[in-house]
Order: sequence, then C-alpha cells, then structure tokens
Amino acid sequence: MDFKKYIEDIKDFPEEGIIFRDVTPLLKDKEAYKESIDTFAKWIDGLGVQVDVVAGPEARGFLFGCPVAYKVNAGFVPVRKPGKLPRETVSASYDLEYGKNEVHIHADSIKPGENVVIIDDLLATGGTVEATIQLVEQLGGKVVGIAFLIELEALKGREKLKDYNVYSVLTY
Ligand SMILES: O=P(O)(O)OC[C@H]1O[C@H](OP(=O)(O)OP(=O)(O)O)[C@H](O)[C@@H]1O
Ligand SMILES: Nc1ncnc2[nH]cnc12
Repeated sequence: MDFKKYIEDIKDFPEEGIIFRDVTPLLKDKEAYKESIDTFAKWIDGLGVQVDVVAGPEARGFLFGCPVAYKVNAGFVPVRKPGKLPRETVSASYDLEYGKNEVHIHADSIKPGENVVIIDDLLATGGTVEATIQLVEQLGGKVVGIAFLIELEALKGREKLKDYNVYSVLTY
C-alpha cells in the first residue's frame, strides 16, 4: 500500500522551518491503519524471537504500539512524559527536533531479560528513541527491534541506533 498518500505534510508546524508529517489521515482510514499495524507485526514476526513487551512513547507511539502489541501477543509499556505515571519511575531526558523533553517508565514495568520492541510513529533526531532505549536497558530489558512508521532521513536519527535492528515503513 502507498502509505504516503495518507500522510499530510504541514509546513511550519509547530515552528517555522519544520515540515510536520501528520499521521492522522492514516489513522482515520481503516484499511491504511490496519495494514500499517500488520506491516509492523510482520516485521516483528520476522525477528524470530518471542517479544515480551512493546514499548511506545507518548502520545503517537501509543497509536501504533498498542495495536501492534495486541497483534504480536505482547504486553505494552507506555513511555510517558513527566508527571503522568503514578508509581516509581526511571527517567531520561533528550532533545527534540523542536524543544526538549524527558521520558519515564514505571520502574517495575520491564523485567531483566525480557525482549522488547520499541515502536513509534516517527524517527527524527532519534532523541526520543535513544532515551527510551536507555530506560529499557536500565531495567535489564533487551531491545530486540525498533520500528517506526516514518523515518526523516535528513535528521540522521538512525546514526544513534547503529547497535540495533531498526525498521521504518516509510522514509522521507
Ligand atoms: O526522533 P525525535 O527527534 O526524538 O522525534 C520523534 C518524536 O517526536 C514526536 O513526538 P512528540 O514528542 O512531538 O510527542 P507527541 O507524540 O505527544 O506528539 C514523535 O511522535 C516521536 O516520538
Ligand atoms: N517533522 C515532524 N513531523 C511529525 N512529528 C515529528 N516529531 C519530530 N519531528 C517531527
């Protein structure tokens, strides 16, 4: 399927100079959304390992991570912005293409030795996923794969992920 048909390019959002890749038209289209989830799941099946956990960064990572977790019979761990998780967390901070942020996961959410796949809608500078990897590994999880719907190649996020198995459905 030509998924790019379902991605809207918005100039100068949320700041001048950024082309925002909006996935909401894809989410709205039942066939495109389903096929995108199936595409992630097929890639995960091809890894040949039982995935225990899918971890997805707030908020758009939930939109893809949760249905993929369901499909591959794994649990889902939300990677959240500060002040959202009610129990003890571990955290890491990072720079965004626009701005700065911090991510948290519950300290008991991943057990040592569990196989984890990280899913997000988009790879830009790689800051979010790098921070997410740090959290998973701090808890003893093994990052067996990382997948995005969209990779913005010019921002070279993949260079931060050299040691990992990385997949993107679409590149720009
Ligand atoms: O590779 P990076 O430079 O880290 O950028 C990619 C991240 O930026 C976006 O999330 P954002 O923080 O805008 O939050 P949202 O999902 O809540 O909109 C996107 O969903 C990725 O998580
Ligand atoms: N250009 C972009 N479009 C959509 N989400 C993003 N997150 C970081 N950069 C982005």
